Order: sequence, then C-alpha cells, then structure tokens
Amino acid sequence: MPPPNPRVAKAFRAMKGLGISEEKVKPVLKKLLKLYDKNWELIEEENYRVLADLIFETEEALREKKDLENDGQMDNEPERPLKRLRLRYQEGQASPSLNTSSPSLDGMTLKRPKVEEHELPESRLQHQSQSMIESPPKRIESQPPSTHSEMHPVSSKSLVVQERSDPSRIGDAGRTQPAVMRRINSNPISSPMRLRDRGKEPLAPQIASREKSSSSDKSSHAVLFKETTVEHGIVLLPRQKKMHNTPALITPKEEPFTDDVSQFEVPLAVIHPEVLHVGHSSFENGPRHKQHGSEILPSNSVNGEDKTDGVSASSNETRSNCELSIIPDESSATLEVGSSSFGEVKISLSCKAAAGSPDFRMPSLDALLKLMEDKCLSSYKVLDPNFCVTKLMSDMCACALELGSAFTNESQETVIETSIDIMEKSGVNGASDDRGMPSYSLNGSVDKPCVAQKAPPQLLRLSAACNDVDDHMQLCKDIISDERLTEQEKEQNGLECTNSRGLVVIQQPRFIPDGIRALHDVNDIAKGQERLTISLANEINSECLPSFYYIPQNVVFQNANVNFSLARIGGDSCCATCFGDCLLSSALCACAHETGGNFVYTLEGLVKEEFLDKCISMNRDPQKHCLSYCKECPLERSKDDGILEPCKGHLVRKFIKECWSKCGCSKQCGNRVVQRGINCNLQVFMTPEGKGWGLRTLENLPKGAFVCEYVGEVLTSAELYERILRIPSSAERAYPVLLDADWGSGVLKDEEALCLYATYYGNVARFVNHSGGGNPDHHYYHLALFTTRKVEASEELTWDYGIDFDDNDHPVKAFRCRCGSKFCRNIKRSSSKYFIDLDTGYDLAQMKENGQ
Ligand SMILES: C[S@@+](CC[C@H](N)C(=O)[O-])C[C@H]1O[C@@H](n2cnc3c(N)ncnc32)[C@H](O)[C@@H]1O
Repeated sequence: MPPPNPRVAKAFRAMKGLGISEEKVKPVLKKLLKLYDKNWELIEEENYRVLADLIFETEEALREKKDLENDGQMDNEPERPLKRLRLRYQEGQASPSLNTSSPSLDGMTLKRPKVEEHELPESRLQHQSQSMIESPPKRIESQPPSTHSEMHPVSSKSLVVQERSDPSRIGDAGRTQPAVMRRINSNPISSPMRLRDRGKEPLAPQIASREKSSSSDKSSHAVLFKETTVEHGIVLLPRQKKMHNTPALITPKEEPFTDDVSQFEVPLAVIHPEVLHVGHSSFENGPRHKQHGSEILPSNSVNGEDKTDGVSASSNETRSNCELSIIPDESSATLEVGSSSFGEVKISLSCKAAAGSPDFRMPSLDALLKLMEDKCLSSYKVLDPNFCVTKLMSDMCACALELGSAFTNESQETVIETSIDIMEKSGVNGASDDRGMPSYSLNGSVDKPCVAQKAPPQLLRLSAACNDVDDHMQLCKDIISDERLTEQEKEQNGLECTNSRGLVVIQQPRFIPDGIRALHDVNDIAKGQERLTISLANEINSECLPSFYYIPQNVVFQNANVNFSLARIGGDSCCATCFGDCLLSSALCACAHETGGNFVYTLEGLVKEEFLDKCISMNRDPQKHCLSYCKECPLERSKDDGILEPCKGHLVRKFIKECWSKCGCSKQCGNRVVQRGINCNLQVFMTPEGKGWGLRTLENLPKGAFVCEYVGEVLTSAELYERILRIPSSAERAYPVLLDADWGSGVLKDEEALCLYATYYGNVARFVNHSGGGNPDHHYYHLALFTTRKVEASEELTWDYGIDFDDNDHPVKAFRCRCGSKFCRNIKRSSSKYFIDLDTGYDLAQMKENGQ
C-alpha cells in the first residue's frame, strides 16, 4: 500500500481534531481538490477552514435534503459554480481568511446554507468571502515597514484574554479545557532614549591617553586581536572589503568553532536584566513556565494580576469551554484559542476595526506576516532578529497547551497547531524543547544554588544586521551545511521557522525575562558550550558568581551593523586552493598574505614570538606606533552633547587572519586556532586580593598560547552609552571593549562604531581582571587573548584594561586597583573613577605576573 499523501493525512488530522471522521472528510476533500485543481494551499489555508466548512455544509445539506424528502418539498436551488471562488482567490481579490465573524475551524460558528447533495456549497463559500470583505480584520496600516534601526514608540494596549462561555462552540470535538483568564501586556520595552532626550550630561567612555594606557608593567602576557568578520561562527564581512591588500587584516573567521562546540546555541536574543525592573517589557511580571529544560514565554498579567495560572485564573471567569479571547483595550480584535480533546490548539485572530470599510481587501497571508514582523521588529526591542509571527503563534499554542496540560494533568502526546499551520509536537504534558529550544540556563547541569539574583532582566532584540536577505540566506545555508551539526541539529535549523523575510531562524535558547536566572554550574560555568569545562572555585568567601548568560560566541545587538556576506567574499580574500594544513604547505595561502606573508601561528598553535613582541610593544607604547584619528569620532558623537571633541586616536591594530570556511584547507589546519575555542584548563575563582572573581589557568601555559576569545554583545557605542545611562548599576562591573580598529577612517556611522559588552552575555573573558598596566572597512572583528609569557598553573590571567585612572570625568564606577603590581598606574590613588577604557582596554591583555 502506498504511503498516504502527507497532506491528505494532515488534513485528516486537522479534521479529526474537530471530531470529523476520515470517512466524512474524504469525499469532500476530493471535491475540493478537484475544484481547486489540487491546489492544496487553498485548502490548507486557515487550517483547512474551507474543508471544514464544506464538510459541515455538506452534512447540513444532506440533513436538510433528507428532511425535505421526508416532507416531499425539495427545493430547486440553482447549481453554484464553485470554481468562481477559486478564481477569485487566485486573482487575489479575496482569500478565505479568518475574521471575527466568520466561523472558526472548530465549526461552532459555521453557517450552513442549504446545498444540494453533491453540490459544493458555493453560496457558503461566497458568503464566507463576502463576510471577510464586509467584516474584515482590522486593517493594517499600509505604511512601509520601518527599518530595524528605527525606534518607534510602542503601543501600550493591553490584551485581555477572556474565555467564551459557550461550550457548544467547540463543535463536535468540543471539550472543556481549563479556562484561563490572562492579560497580555503588550507594552514592549520603550525605545532607549537618546542622550539628547534625557537632558542629562552625557557620559563618554573614558579614553586613556596612550602614554597612560601603556603599561609599564613588565608582565609578559599580551593580547592580540583576532580580527575576523565572523558572527556565530560565520565569516562576516563589512560592506566594502579591501581585505587582501592592507596590512591591517580582517580575518574572516570560518565557522570558527571547534567540532565540539555547539555553536548554534548562541543566543540571538538577549535579555537584559533591567528593563523589566523598570517595567517596560512586554513580559513584565510574566511568570515563566519551564518544562524539561525548555521555557515557554507565557502571556502576561496586567495590573499585577497573574492570571496565567490556568486553574485559578479560570475560576475567576467561570468559563467552561475551551476558547479564549484576547480583546485589546480598544476592542478592535479578538484572539481566540480553541482546543480539542485531541490536544489541538487553534488560535484565531479577528479584527473588527476595518469592518465596514468599503476598500478593505484581505491581504495575502505572506504580506500580513511580513508586515507584522516588520512592525514588531521595528517597534519592540524585545525580539530576536529571526522573529516570525508564526513562531509567535506557535508559542502561544505551546502556552495554551501547557496551561491546559497542567490543568488536566494529562500526559498525552499532543499536537498543537495554529491557524497558520505551525505544528508543534509536544512532549510529556505538552510543550517540550525537542524542537531545538533548549534551556540555556540549565542545560542539564547542576546549577549552583546560590547565584546572586540581580534585577530582573530586560529583553533586548538582536539584529542579524545583514544587509539583505540573500546574505542571510547564504549565512543560513552555511550554518545548516556545517558538518559539525548533527543531523538532528540540521533538521532543527531547517525546521525552525523561516520568517516571511526569508530569514531562517537559527536554533536558539529561549530566555525568560523575569529575572536573571543564568544559574551557574560550579563544575562548568560554560555549561558544555566550550570544549573544556570551566570550573568555579571560591575559597575566599561565600560570594556567588554574578548572573550572566554564558555565550561562547558574540551576539549582535540590534542596531550594530555587523555586515556579513559569505557571498561577497571572493576568491582573492580566501585561499580556496589551499589544502590540508596550510602551515605545512609550501605555498602560502591568501590568509598568510594578510599577515605579511607569514602565518602567525607556530606548528604548536602558539603565536610566533616576533608577532607577539610587536603586539606587546604596540600596546606598551602606542604613541610610538600607529594611531589613527577619526574625522568625527563616534565616541564623541555618542556623547550627544553638541560638542564634538577631536578624536583622541585609535591604535592601528595588528590582526591575525585565520583560515575559514571558504578556505580549502582542513579544519585541523594550523592557521585555525581561535576558532577552535578554549583549549586550556581555566577556572573562574574568587581572588584573594578583593578584585572579585578572576580567571586562572589550571595548567602551565607557554608564551603565545591562546587563552580565550573576548565574547559579549556587539553593541554600538551609542547603545552602550544609553545602557550606561539607563542602567547605572551596570557600570559596576562593566565589560565594554571597543572594536575601534578602523575608526580612524573618515566618518563612521553610529551603527558601525562597535564595542563588546560582556556584562550580561559573555564568556570566561568577562572575569579577566585588570593588571598594570587594518583595514579601514572593518569595524567588526574578534578579540582574542593570548599569553605574553609562560604562565604557571594556578596563576591568575589578567590584562591591562587601559584605564586612565586620572580621568575623573567618568562617574561610572570607581574601583581601587588591587593588581598588586609595583607599576600599577593606580597605585597612589585610593579611589579613581573607573570605566574600562573603551579605547585601549581591549588591546592589551597583560597577564599578571606573580608577586607584582
Ligand atoms: C571585567 S570585570 C572582571 C571580573 C570581576 N572581578 C568580577 O568579579 O566579575 C571588571 C571588574 O573587576 C574588578 N577588578 C578588575 N580588576 C581589578 C583590579 N586590578 N583591582 C580591583 N578590582 C578589579 C572591578 O570591580 C571591575 O569593575
């Protein structure tokens, strides 16, 4: 027997959810297929609404016919040319989309005009189309979608979820589900205010003079920049590339991570711990629901009332059926959630605002989704760049299912489905994470129980910052084809929603913004995301690790313009002909040209001494080396105080270009070090000197050994300023590092002036304490820390933040340096205003020498 057509099976399943047997579905489906020339899309639209309608109508027609026969009064209704309906749809004049007054799939409100047996009840369908025109969903403004960089004030409508009380509406399959009363506060986070809006004195990241920032410390550790154009393991390129013929080389880093690293679990969305605190998030006060390591974002309460508890909330409403409605304040729309005894959940949205508008035409589903996504992405700072409406609906289904399951305590396997055909298969009790929504915070590890809880997090939307869809598609393709992904992961990547802009949603953890809950496993604070475990030790006091999300690779925050395009990188920028291990090859590949015709790494994977010494020297005495000056420094511009001070200069960095995915060489190629990730045993420990947590090595490290990449959120400097103003406490342990390698090149746009911020999202590098002391087109690259001398096991690893301890202009946070170095620049000061030097803080990683 041939396997059943999956579309047929799906249709059967959908109808089964309504209590309609296959037997009844079959003939009607056949008719519809014939009518629609096997155009399944028309049938599948709105979760098979046409099919359901027809079945009901056919049934009713049969019943009526029977009645009439019994009465001997057969009507002579004219035949209805149903093909007209299809043609109308095809012409795009109207489509049988959902609307308030039109029936739901549950069939409860289906109208059943008379039809002759064997007739397709076109009148019904016509009515349906007509009713959509007469009583259409709220018309969506036809304004062009805003760009992601725009910040819009956000709507403050509260959506109230109410249940309807007519159990009969659920149709044959109707069954009482837990009644739930919820309110969804749709207040998103307000757009961050620009400094000029605040009327406050702007704060500027401190810029240490080069003399000041140079360390006189004779420590033998240094940092090198790993300039790459990689994001999430993918090579990123700036808009114009001049990679191959400049001394400051961008290193397009290949999917830069080790075979063991689950790189695609990097979050794309970031929860920020403050916004909820100030009450801007749409998730404010929202309880979270967690199941099997997966967390579901539930709808929220309003006015402090938590009505997400299915049982208690429902009792307030004493509703007995399984439909919920979300009614915005202005009563312009309703959202209905219906479920069946089979666990199917259907969500339908009806808008009334356009009712009566003579011009209204139902938009296509694609257009609708796209506009919605654009609106959300441009209005709310709470969404990830791959946000898509279908997923949102799927999440809603998951919530409904979860609440329902909690109520019924049934652990049946359940299918939930939205009216736009999102299928979500639940695990035990409903929602599960088996579709690639792992819990970021737990990850199966034993969490440290005493993690300090900070203010509740703010949800920030990150932007993929790609220039066009093609780029992103290319990126996604690359991700999916990555051979390090398991089949399941690939499937997940592929299965994750593609939003209407064609952007593939990459597997990502789901964050719950009701408090930082990044609990840390004392045995591995990286929770398996690095090749080696990174343990935690506190032999000094009972302080807990600050809450943050461990991420092994950078994430990009909304406006940061991290352009990437694999497609744009031509053969001249990568060595497609190289093979095996480039270090062993007699012919130098293009990547080596980037570093002056030599590879930077030794066969042992260490940075060559010569290169290292140059870096150390540059960092110690930048004035002697090359500084570049912006015509208009983004840092000054960020101050937004109307006074544009001259640029204080930026160090022209030395870069390493590693081989990457466009290279023909092996992943084991010796010119791939940083991309393999942490390779030495590190430990986060409580420092005895009162510096808080620090990072130490648990093994001896030779000079030039790669320690770790500095990972955090990629922010624009403007965003960084805003955060500092918005969240003063964030400066307490601020971790901003400026990616200013090319800032000296003319006038950089705001979105191109980037920095790394590891306070909320970061890796081990965020614990590296301070001690002692390109290419103009590239404004995004990776930052890597290497040892500048031999380091003994148990030694703390430090770097020079480049703090200008003399600069008291920064009311950000003061700390008294306890590095203990006799060369400490802060040695005579009991307290200096402190801010990690954005200008130089990242170019010098001086690992502290013992005893200094
Ligand atoms: C990048 S974080 C380093 C990790 C930090 N120690 C922690 O516990 O999270 C920077 C913060 O560490 C502390 N810190 C770093 N280096 C220090 C030093 N040499 N002396 C005193 N405090 C230091 C300061 O509070 C600073 O704001």
